[in-house]
Amino acid sequence: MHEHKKGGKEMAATLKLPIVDLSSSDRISAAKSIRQACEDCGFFYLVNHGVEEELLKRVFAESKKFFSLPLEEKMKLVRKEHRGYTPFYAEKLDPSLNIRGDLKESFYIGPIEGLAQSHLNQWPSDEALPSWRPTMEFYYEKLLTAGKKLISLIALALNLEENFFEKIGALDSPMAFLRLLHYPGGMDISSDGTYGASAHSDYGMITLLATDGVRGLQICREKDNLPQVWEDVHHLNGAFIVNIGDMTERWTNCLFRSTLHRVMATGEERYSVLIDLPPSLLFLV
Ligand SMILES: O=C(O)CCC(=O)C(=O)O
Ligand SMILES: [Fe+2]
Repeated sequence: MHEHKKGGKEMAATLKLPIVDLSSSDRISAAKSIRQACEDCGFFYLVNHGVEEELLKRVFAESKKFFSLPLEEKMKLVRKEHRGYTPFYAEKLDPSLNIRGDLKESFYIGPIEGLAQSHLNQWPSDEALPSWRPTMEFYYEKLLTAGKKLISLIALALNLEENFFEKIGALDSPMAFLRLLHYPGGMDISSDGTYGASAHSDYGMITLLATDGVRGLQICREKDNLPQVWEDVHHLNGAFIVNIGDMTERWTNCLFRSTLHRVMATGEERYSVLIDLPPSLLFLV
């Protein structure tokens, strides 16, 4: 670990997260490393997840195309029913902060088929962005498949049968949301305390995150220790960054940790794409 100064005000140490191989034939040892990671800090890297790099590249390219549209075009798809476009500063993940809002703009895509009201999704027009919708739908399905596979390893890590979550119906029509994020660059972020995304934990079972490699993500392992210590989570080529959400923390009585994290506003432009996997709506009601 090493320490360095950021923006003159933030100290961050660099973190080495465990790497979990989703295609490993040794599922027991993969489950063991998940258990260790989830008890320790709730974050790990996932490799051999079955999502080709070429697809990820296309997703980032399409995301960039959308966010480059004029604001009035993007506002035509402004978020309704948790789906669509959210402009810069419209969200504040840490409501205790006395600032205008988080820097990022985002686009949310809800379930694309099944019982979960796929018709509520909003899409850019075919004329403007012809390959946008098929690319995102394909990516959504791929991530869901990887996410479900990972959840079976999480079951093993909890000494449950690997199809435990399937059996109880937690994965039927999951209300998974794909979120495309864009953090603008070139802003003067030195003085006003703005974050790319302010401190929060995720609400679902797990989150799978891909970034374009630009730094910014940090986690705080012990949120109640003051002053809070923030550690940088680095990009690892070809890996997803996975983190445990509040639901899993609750279900495991805090054995697995849903860790506070944030994205710093570094002045560098940054894109990320993530999927939140909560359990099925049917399961929750
Ligand atoms: O963009 C990132 O790296 C993470 C964003 C995040 O944590 C979130 O939106 O929940
Ligand atoms: Fe998050």
